[in-house]
Amino acid sequence: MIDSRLPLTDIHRHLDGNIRAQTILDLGREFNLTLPASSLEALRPHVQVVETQPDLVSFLQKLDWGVKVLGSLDACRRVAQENVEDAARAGLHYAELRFSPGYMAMTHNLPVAGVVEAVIDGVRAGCQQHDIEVRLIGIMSRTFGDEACLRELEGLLAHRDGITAVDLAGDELGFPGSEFLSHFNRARDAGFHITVHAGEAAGAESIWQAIRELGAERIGHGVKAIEDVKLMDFLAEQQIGIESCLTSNIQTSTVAHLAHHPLATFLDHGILATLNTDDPAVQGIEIEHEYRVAAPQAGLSAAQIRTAQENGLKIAFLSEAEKQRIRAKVTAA
Ligand SMILES: O=c1[nH]cnc2c1ncn2[C@@H]1O[C@H](CO)[C@@H](O)[C@H]1O
Ligand SMILES: [Zn+2]
Repeated sequence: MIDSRLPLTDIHRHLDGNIRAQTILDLGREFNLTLPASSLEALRPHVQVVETQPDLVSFLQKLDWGVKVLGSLDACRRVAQENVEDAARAGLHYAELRFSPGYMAMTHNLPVAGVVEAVIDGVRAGCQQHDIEVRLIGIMSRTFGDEACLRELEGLLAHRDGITAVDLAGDELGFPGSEFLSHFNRARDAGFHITVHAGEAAGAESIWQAIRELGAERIGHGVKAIEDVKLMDFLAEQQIGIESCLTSNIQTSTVAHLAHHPLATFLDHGILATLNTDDPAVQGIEIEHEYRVAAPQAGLSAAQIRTAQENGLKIAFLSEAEKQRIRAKVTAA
């Protein structure tokens, strides 16, 4: 259960994996695109995971229609703003929204830096309308190779002040982290925080690589850390947090059953692990479901769920003063 006295966070949430089905229909119409269906009901199986997918890459295809309808920078601004509204409605006090500007720009050849600017704008507008704090994480989509990722990084660097951190997402098995050393050297030089999707499709070595070679301060998913006790010790000692996404891990077949999910073990091990959504609209879930349904099914005790909730703000990419301000606000409410 969510503890209403504690700040509620979602620090692993893809903005471009959370485009409303209705917005996909609207934008499809606006840009005269042929969608696979013209009603919400019929569109759903094309844009939402309705059954477990055999692997990560099949799961990721469900995000494609959401970005295919982004026919203008205004459309990007709209989905960013709607994302803030959805996050606030989900009861989040703080969210880190991540997005891949190159992936969003791809279908309609939008300027990548323009997409970054539009997303920053949309989030700013959303934050003026809703009582929520948001930071942005720029994703490099490894699936499209190192040159596409370089263009994403450059777009993010062009709007350095609006972006808090950089991430690597997409096809982890096909595109290992070792191909992106120079990208992350530049990102760290620019002062970005670093989080990396690792140990989701690939093994524990991918997590070590993300930490040692890419400079990851947090790990997205990190499921495979369970196979390496030395790595779990290291994560705990170095306070490298894990952004767990329980339902996502089932839908991608990363974990066969929630009862076998390693999150409870990570928490027992003293790792700063957290509960997050991943791609809420694509998955058909919200953060509340992860706390109320998924976490208990994954064997977390009430105390562990509370610890995971506290860890969310602990490992957030915020200063201590900013964290304290959010804690004080929630306590006073
Ligand atoms: O669970 C996930 N694992 C790995 N990559 C993901 C996941 N969800 C979304 N993306 C990837 O993130 C970018 C969009 O933000 C896309 O590259 C998408 O494939
Ligand atoms: Zn993710």
